Amino acid sequence: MAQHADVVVVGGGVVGLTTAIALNEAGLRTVVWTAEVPRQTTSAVAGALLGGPVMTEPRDDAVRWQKTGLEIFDELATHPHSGVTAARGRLVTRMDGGTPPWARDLPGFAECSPDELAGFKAGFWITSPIADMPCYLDYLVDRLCRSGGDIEICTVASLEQPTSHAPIVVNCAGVAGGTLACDDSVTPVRGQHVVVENPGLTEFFYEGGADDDWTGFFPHGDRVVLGGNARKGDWNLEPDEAQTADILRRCAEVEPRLADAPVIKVDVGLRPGRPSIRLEEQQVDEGRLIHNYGHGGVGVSMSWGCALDVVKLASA
Ligand SMILES: Cc1cc2nc3c(=O)[nH]c(=O)nc-3n(C[C@H](O)[C@H](O)[C@H](O)COP(=O)(O)OP(=O)(O)OC[C@H]3O[C@@H](n4cnc5c(N)ncnc54)[C@H](O)[C@@H]3O)c2cc1C
Repeated sequence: MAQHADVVVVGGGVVGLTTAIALNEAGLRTVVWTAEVPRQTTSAVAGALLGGPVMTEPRDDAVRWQKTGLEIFDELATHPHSGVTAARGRLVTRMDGGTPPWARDLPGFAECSPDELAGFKAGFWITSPIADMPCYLDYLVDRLCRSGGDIEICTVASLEQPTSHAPIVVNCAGVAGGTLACDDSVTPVRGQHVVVENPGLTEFFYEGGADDDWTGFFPHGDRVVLGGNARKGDWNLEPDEAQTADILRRCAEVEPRLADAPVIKVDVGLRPGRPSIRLEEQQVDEGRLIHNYGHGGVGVSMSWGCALDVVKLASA
């Protein structure tokens, strides 16, 4: 098993890898223990939009975490192999109320013309970094190894298990983080995406404020990730054919070039739903335990801000 380290991070999704990088880069030798390789995690499924409105609790911290993240993602977008790019795209809604006042402060804001609304009630353009997640996770693994960290494939039965290998354990186990911490406020929020060959799109599209089903697409080079849905309490990781057809139909209504795009694959992930992100140290008898889980539908955008707060806790 693992060599002795300062910290064991449990979880090799975007939250665990980013946390481990931040700890290593701050001088704490950190290893990641993960049940799945990063490309098989929920994190690999995300679209992933990194800017836009913050609807997460704890709200003040979430605003700060997103701001920290955006500064880092904007910088990563200048690296050719990070998987992060700066993109222009539309945020739309089917809800009443028009364009919210905060939207005008977003980078690249411009109201959509009636044609650009594609049948939605309101919408506007912004510029935001987006991440091609399989590629971004490869970048994180490489950066983790370059910073002196390591990854081991193993499933822990409890958060006490790693304490014999390191004095500090960080719980970044996503939806399983709740089970490991005996926290029954964590719920899976199942999401399905369809990945198609890119018919030439460069701009993203995302419907905010929808409950179960939303329409959106994110171009990443020769692929486009189409979405999507959010089903609370559903643990099923099998793709659903009816949902695939529905996603393809809704996206093609907005962007007709997607109608005949060949499907590459269908991905399913379980967002770690929780009323509020849990980032805190818990008093335990053995060693030190820090939690960093429950990021719901915004784990990628929150990942850097949360990781740097874990460094502060671990260094205290
Ligand atoms: C369809 C969809 C679209 C999304 N779009 C966006 C978006 O646009 N922007 C955004 O910011 N977010 C988005 N998200 C949300 C984002 O994907 C999640 O918030 C994020 O991936 C959570 O990361 P995580 O590292 O906490 O969890 P995960 O990626 O689930 O990783 C959990 C890790 O813990 C490991 N693990 C679990 N149990 C154990 C154990 N017992 N022992 C060892 N290891 C264990 C797993 O193997 C895995 O490595 C989306 C999610 C979905 C499903």
